[in-house]
Amino acid sequence: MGRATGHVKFENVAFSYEDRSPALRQVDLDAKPGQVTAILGAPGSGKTTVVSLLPRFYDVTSGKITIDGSDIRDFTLQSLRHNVGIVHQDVYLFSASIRDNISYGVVGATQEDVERAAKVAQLHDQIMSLPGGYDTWVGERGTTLSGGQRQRLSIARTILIDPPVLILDDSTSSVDVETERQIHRAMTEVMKGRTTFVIAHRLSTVREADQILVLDKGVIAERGPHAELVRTGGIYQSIYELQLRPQEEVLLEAAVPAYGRAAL
Ligand SMILES: Nc1ncnc2c1ncn2[C@@H]1O[C@H](COP(=O)(O)OP(=O)(O)OP(=O)(O)O)[C@@H](O)[C@H]1O
Repeated sequence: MGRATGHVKFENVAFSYEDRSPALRQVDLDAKPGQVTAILGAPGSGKTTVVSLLPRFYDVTSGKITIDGSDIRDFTLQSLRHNVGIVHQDVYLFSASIRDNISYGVVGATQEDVERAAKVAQLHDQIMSLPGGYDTWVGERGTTLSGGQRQRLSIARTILIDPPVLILDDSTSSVDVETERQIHRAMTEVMKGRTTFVIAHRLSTVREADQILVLDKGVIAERGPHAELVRTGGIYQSIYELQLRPQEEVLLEAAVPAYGRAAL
């Protein structure tokens, strides 16, 4: 199969890790090409499991997953992995130049291609400030990249591969405000035009998502857009009050200086 348009469907999917009790049950979802699906839920509710089934790290126990109507078990693994990209939080770096680390997996990528991807991933300027630029050796015994830089390198790699379906996690480890801003911009860029599944921790992600799925003990307990779910008084509303809304207050504090706030 060539490049899919990225219409992803889960049909009555159940999954159990070996002989343990089901980690997922009766999961139905429909993600249209280019749509963003935010996945939320308590620890252990099944978020990682849902996204692990798409690149077939595990196969469904029952039900099926399709991309553009074809069962993903009918793709070759190579074709599937070119259609389903994953942005890693902490990507593995090969002992090689930063250029080769970005172009890993893409045959025939040129310097221009790599630079364009690095620019979109908000990484180009920092690469240029390294003594060897794109030839800088990273990985074992090479220059160390920060967590935020490795995350953006993973984004640059994904941009080069250009998969129609994307999986990512929007949490960022403790980074300064400027790095966080760059990561956020890079994530927004890489999601454009791709059917995206994001394990979501940020208010901005869930508010802009086309659909939110809330998992509870392996089942989809709630689904819909932010504006709808926030009114229903369920699990999403409590996640919003406890985890998401406080971020809004922090952002507001950062945007409005203390002396300005008094006048509000
Ligand atoms: N490799 C594994 N082998 C066996 N059980 C697993 C494995 N990975 C996850 N589980 C179990 O499956 C269930 C769902 O886990 P999963 O990691 O998908 O949840 P999650 O919502 O992503 O959690 P978190 O927010 O902590 O990452 C949990 O009960 C977990 O213990």
